[in-house]
Amino acid sequence: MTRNESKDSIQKRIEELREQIRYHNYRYYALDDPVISDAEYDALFRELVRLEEAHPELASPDSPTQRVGFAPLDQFEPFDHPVPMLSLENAMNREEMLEFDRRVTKLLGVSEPIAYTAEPKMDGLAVEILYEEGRLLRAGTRGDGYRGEDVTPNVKTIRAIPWRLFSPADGPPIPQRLTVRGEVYMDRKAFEALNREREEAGEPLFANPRNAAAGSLRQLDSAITARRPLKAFFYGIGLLEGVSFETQWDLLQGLRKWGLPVNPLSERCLGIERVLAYYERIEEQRPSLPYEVDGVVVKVDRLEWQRILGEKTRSPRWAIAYKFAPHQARTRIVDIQVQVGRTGVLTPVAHLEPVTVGGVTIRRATLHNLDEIERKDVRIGDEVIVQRAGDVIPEVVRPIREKRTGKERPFRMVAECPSCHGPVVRLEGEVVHRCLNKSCPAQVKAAIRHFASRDAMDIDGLGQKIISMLVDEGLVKNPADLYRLTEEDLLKLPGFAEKSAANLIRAIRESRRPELADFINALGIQLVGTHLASVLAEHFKTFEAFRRAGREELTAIEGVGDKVADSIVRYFQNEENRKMVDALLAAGVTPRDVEAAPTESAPSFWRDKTVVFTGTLASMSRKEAADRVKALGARVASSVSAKTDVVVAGENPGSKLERARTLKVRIMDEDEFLRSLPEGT
Ligand SMILES: NC(=O)c1ccc[n+]([C@@H]2O[C@H](COP(=O)([O-])OP(=O)(O)OC[C@H]3O[C@@H](n4cnc5c(N)ncnc54)[C@H](O)[C@@H]3O)[C@@H](O)[C@H]2O)c1
Ligand SMILES: [Zn+2]
Repeated sequence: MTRNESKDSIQKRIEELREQIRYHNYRYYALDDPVISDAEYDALFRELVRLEEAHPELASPDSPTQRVGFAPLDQFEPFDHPVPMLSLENAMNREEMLEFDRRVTKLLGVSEPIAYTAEPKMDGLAVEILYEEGRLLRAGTRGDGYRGEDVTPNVKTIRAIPWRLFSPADGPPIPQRLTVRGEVYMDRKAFEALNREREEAGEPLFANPRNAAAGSLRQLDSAITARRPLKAFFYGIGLLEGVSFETQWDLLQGLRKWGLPVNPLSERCLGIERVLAYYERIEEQRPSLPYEVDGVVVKVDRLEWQRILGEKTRSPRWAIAYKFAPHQARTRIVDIQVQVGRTGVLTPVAHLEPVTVGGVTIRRATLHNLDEIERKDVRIGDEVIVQRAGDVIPEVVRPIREKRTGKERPFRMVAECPSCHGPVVRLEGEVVHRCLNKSCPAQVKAAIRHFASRDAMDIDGLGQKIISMLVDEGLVKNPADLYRLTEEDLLKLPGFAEKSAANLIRAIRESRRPELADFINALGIQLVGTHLASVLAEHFKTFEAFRRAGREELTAIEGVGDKVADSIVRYFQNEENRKMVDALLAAGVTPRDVEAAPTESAPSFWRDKTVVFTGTLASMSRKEAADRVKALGARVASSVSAKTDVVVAGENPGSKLERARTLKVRIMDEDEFLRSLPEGT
């Protein structure tokens, strides 16, 4: 090969990589719908960085390596970052971390070990929020680092994010202007529940919690965002006026005191060795964390040193992301079989040659639905990459096409239900196939499994095998039948002895006093998962009230949309469901009413209450506080009497507090008061 030819081929590869990366950026940042895994993306990106570094003459200012993220979509108002919001350089191994430490030490010209702050790298999406005089004014996504999308109304629906900063006596004062940076994310459990609801509704699924968080935040309709259980952790600032910090660590403590959630797992580490130990500890905890973490972020602790080190085009020199190795492995798909869910949805599941991924052996991986299989072009017999993120159900990432022998077979959706042999249909506008037969044994079994599960009736010892037998023997046709079972019934089944039969009957009997939210969840109403079940329980307080609710009352609840309301109404209109629910109640199942606790049931708590304020509140004026409870239906009085329901006491309360004590009137401190206010009031 001549010099020119090889140069041409390198140039060609560089252009190819740039084009691929641009496409994947678009899928990931603009559509929240990536088609390759992060690890694969990172590999492409690193290859491009390597080639550009080795051939500086081929570098170009519009290469994706010179840019952050993706330009904002013009459906949104622009949000200009007062200080550019950059990305982070990645390290993939120990050696690269040591190299980072050497570089920093050298640039600073110091001899002692560097102090770093190490934080879990949340896998969500970055936002910046502007607070003026402690009030949340605007919020935007990162976008291309200079300009993001204005998502203010959406960010305001996230409960963890305060509209007002606190100023506790032992904390920093409220800055005149502050832009705070953080990561909006979704817990894994919430993500799975959301995907289950979407699956039942026949809607396309989110690939992972990050995409679910991003897709939920980047909505033109903030009512949709409000329905999604988003959370946030904050880790940095852009602009800061009127207050200053010395270190990243102090900054994190300051943010926390202002009322901004900060990840409690963050640590200050003296020297790179401690950072490496921290990384190992977080990696160990990773599977048991409720949210996805894709590495740890390491920052030079002294802010003065951060300023000295400065930034490159795309990332600061004072920070690095030390990424976790992905939990992926290669194996082969032996077969693809469909599994029937409790609402009749048919989910194709890949049966795999067993393989260990991140210490766990997996034999099956979900393929979600036919569209997904076709999009990924997965075939029976394919060698594939599978991945497991935390306790999320393992999934097939992609086939390795180069390994095909020609013997692989495409999957065909079954024409009849594998359980009841009824017809399989795909309803208009849905991505899933369903069996519509209500008494399909597979659906009944799945419904009872759901009914008995931990977040529902929590019946100990009622596992899949036993449920299967009970249904196949005709002993149980719906959840209410469980409460009619006797020890004699169980003793007729293989595997039961007197003790185990008695235990199961007792567990069933003891499940009859569920929390209202768990009971609502247990019914398995389409689209109503654990999150919505608790929203509904908080609102209605009693099962009777929930059951009688009409469409309008339902849609008036924050977080309940038309589809959900329709599904609930439809559920209770159905004769069979009504009979089943009545049978449950007749069998002694009595869901517990929700007590009116101000912290959990804010909207209705203040209605018709007489309130007196005393002392000064740190987070708002007394007038503002009064306006807020009035908006919630309370009366505000100036003196305490026997008719007073609540006294809110700030700092330096007067004699009103004494009087409240004497009259045994309920007293709330500022914290409790703030928690009692629903967001948005
Ligand atoms: N699969 C795909 O197609 C695809 C496409 C584009 C990007 N990606 C993924 O996105 C990454 C690049 O995105 P990026 O530019 O956001 O970089 P990054 O995710 O590697 O790192 C920067 C981001 O980390 C986040 N972060 C989380 N916790 C933090 C903390 N404690 N302190 C500071 N920052 C914290 C911030 O949002 C910050 O913007 C790639 O490495 C890849 O994994 C994937
Ligand atoms: Zn069926």
